[in-house]
Amino acid sequence: MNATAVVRATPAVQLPLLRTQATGNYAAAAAFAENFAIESRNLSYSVKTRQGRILPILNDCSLSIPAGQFWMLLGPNGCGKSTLLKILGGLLNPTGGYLHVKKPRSFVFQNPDHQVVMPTVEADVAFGLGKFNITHDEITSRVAKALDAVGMYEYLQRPVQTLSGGQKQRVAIAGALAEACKVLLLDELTSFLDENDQVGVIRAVKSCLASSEGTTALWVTHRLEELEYADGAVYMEDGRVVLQADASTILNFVEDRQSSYIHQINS
Ligand SMILES: Nc1ncnc2c1ncn2[C@@H]1O[C@H](COP(=O)(O)OP(=O)(O)OP(=O)(O)O)[C@@H](O)[C@H]1O
Repeated sequence: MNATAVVRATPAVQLPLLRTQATGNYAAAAAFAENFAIESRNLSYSVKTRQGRILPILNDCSLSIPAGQFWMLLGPNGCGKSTLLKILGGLLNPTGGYLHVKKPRSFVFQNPDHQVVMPTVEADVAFGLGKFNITHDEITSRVAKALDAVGMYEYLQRPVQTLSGGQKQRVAIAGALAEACKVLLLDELTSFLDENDQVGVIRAVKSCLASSEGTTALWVTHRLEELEYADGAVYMEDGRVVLQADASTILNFVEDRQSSYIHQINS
């Protein structure tokens, strides 16, 4: 286990888990786990190359995301953020380690044009509800509530192709909320958006969490300025979780990393 990084990241949160495991107090450990929406320990993921070689992508990734909070996942290009998010979303299976993610969980992808599939906003948000055994009234009520949470209720009858990128992202998030997801996994939603839309989507997610009962969001981003909206963040490098902490600690850590990198290049 990457105990150093974990204990250093959020000692008040992490230490009781280690203690309950050490003493074998499983009831306390279970109650403690209830407070977390996402928990992984020593998670690894590797793929087999065409030559039959094992290629490690993620190593020893340990993190704990408290339920009901808005967290971000950051790190340089290619460090493994999307791969980790796909594992948390059940789209890929880890090759080692322990993982618990509260369910149902929903994954919202990067490109807004790949998110919305039905002709109108209302139909799109209702689309995923077909798999549940619920009444038409219940569907109508869930769609209205979810669109309201992302500030898009007045767009109910709008053809989706007339929406902006940020509005499409919000509709996609509403679709996930309508399915009553406990964990919302969001992969670089703002990379296709202009500045106004970026902030609009982040605020929509924050307001959804505030109006939900314990929904947790994990948001992958490259943009350090988005950290100001986060309750906490996880920083990765080279397939590993390097630090989990509150947003300002992560911001300082990444800025220090960047300035020492620039210093190295210039010296
Ligand atoms: N199926 C695969 N086969 C080979 N390499 C892979 C595979 N999946 C991911 N990788 C490699 O693993 C590394 C992590 O990829 P990933 O997309 O998770 O990174 P990321 O942090 O999300 O990157 P970015 O910020 O650029 O989107 C990259 O070097 C990528 O090329």
